[in-house]
Amino acid sequence: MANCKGIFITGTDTGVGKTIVSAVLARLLANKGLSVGVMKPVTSGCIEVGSKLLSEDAELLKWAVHTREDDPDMTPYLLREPLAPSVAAELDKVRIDFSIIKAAYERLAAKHDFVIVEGAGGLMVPLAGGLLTADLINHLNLPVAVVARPNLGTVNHTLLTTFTARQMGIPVKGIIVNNYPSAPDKAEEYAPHMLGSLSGAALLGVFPHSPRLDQHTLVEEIVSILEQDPATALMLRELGAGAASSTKESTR
Ligand SMILES: Nc1ncnc2c1ncn2[C@@H]1O[C@H](COP(=O)(O)OP(=O)(O)OP(=O)(O)O)[C@@H](O)[C@H]1O
Ligand SMILES: C[C@H](N)[C@H](N)CCCCCC(=O)O
Ligand SMILES: [Mg+2]
Repeated sequence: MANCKGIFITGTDTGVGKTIVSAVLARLLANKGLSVGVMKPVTSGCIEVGSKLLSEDAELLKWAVHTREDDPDMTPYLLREPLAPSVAAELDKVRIDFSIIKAAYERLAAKHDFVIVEGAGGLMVPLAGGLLTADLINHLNLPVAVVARPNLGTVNHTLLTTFTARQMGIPVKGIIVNNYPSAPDKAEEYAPHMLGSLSGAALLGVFPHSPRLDQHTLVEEIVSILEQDPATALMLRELGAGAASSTKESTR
């Protein structure tokens, strides 16, 4: 995986915080002066704005990197129904083509120092013709970071994900435990260490739960907390953004 300049953010489930984590990572890198590309290759459950479909995930990622571009490369497939993408695509009479996604990703990678790609749901989500999100990750030749819940049950879900990633030849950069409560229960106290030691993957970070209701404020709050933590720079390097950011710093 020589000098890959992107990371694919997957999760142990839908709703675990892939978008929030992706937006936080994107904003952290943008704050370091990097040109960060963002991509949500397939969005199901889009909202309709007039005659257009909109990916709320992609809109938050674009905001995180201060872009208002309407670049279709960021969202190659926009699907209506909030279902597995393979089903949503069938209902919309759309055929998801990995080569279209790869071409879009490569154009973004050519324009930016680093690209953050958010998957739909988890690793084994069906996209098209029996192909899974894991197959798309391999097609894009990207490593993954796995977003996990902090609560009881996360060990099984996370190890299933990291084990499967390895079985499918996907490099796992590590695990980010998201939505971590300020007053963890016993299971939550043990979870980060257990995930780091049992998964064979690095524990890249623990992102706190933010009580903010507004998504922008929520992301900004988590970013400001993480920017005060010296371990954040190491996390960004582990994700593969370190090379890009150190190059950026050296050319300043
Ligand atoms: N650290 C956090 N603190 C507070 N709320 C959070 C946090 N992370 C995620 N959430 C909330 O949890 C919900 C799900 O998060 P998010 O949309 O990022 O999940 P997802 O994994 O991207 O879901 P999908 O599979 O639909 O893309 C959102 O309402 C989000 O605001
Ligand atoms: C609609 C949702 N927000 C995601 N975009 C798609 C989640 C697909 C999950 C499929 C499954 O694991 O059963
Ligand atoms: Mg999302």
